[in-house]
Amino acid sequence: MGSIVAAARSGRLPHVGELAPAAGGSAHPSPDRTVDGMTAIDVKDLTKVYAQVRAVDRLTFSVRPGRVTGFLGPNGAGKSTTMRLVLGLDRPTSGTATIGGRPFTRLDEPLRQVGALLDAEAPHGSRTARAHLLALAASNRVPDRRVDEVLEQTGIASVASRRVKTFSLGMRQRLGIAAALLGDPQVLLLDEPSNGLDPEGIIWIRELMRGLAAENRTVLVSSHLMGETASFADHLIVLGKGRLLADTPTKDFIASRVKPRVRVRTTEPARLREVLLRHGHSPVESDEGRMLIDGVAIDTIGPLAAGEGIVLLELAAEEATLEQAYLDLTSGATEFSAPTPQEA
Ligand SMILES: Nc1ncnc2c1ncn2[C@@H]1O[C@H](COP(=O)(O)OP(=O)(O)OP(=O)(O)O)[C@@H](O)[C@H]1O
Repeated sequence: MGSIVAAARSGRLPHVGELAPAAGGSAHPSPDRTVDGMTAIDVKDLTKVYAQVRAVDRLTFSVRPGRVTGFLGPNGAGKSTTMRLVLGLDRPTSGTATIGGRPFTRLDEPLRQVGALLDAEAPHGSRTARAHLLALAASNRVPDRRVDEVLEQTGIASVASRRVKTFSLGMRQRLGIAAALLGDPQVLLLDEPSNGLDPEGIIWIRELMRGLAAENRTVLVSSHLMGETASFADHLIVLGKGRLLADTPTKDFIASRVKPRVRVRTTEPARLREVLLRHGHSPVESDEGRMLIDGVAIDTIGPLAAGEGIVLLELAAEEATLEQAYLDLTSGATEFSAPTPQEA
């Protein structure tokens, strides 16, 4: 476990390879998996104080299997610190973080139970991708065939014999994900996994995470971006200044915080306005002949216009509102924010 200690002391984020013990461990099925094969992450009253900073402040939440949990918060909110504490890379000031009921450092063969993506830059640059994964597999008693499986799964099989230092950020990110998947773990912690990926890669990682959750794995994924996270996460945990701001199913977050709004354009604005008012809606003029209608969904306005024989040239749900709800929630808990013109 020396590498874990070294990584923790250096303060940098480790690669998954550093999370694994050098060798040994039981060949038997792990007792850390619960009887039905499901493993949760449980954080209780977790606090981490660095000199003057309370990076994590009395945090309590659980991450359940069978769903993707988005871990959100502005810069400095404490997401990475929490992940490091869960992975035993740092000691909490107080409180506990467990996986399947045990602290990470007490798990047998952790790489086979927990996969983590924390720092895509970590693999040794002069090694090839395949050599990097083979070394990880060998030191964790993972069969070599898994190396080819994860290279295929992450779309980097064709570049597996290239040195990692020639990889783009997106390729390194895929290699980091391949390493996280190597031990076929029940639990995955992914810190900003779409970082550096192109649009196709972003769709791929989204589907990968959905697939892992569908296999009843526990998947915790950090991000700054609410809109993107809401597109794949079933559940959201939102932090601000180390504290828990929300722990809620994504659909409940949207239902309770996002007021729907419809944008519409028609060939007959006066008549549409009159119909909307008659049905209790309050349209507001917008740019280029558009109207905005608060508190209503497109599936109400579309049929309403159709029923009156009004032609719609445009009918859209305003999408900025989810990101806005997140910004509103975290606005008082942002560590770094640009000064307003008056403050500057
Ligand atoms: N090793 C450390 N020593 C001192 N302060 C630290 C250390 N690690 C983190 N911090 C501080 O703890 C707070 C939380 O940082 P953390 O990296 O966990 O946030 P984050 O939510 O992951 O942010 P980001 O999205 O920017 O990665 C910040 O104020 C950070 O400066």
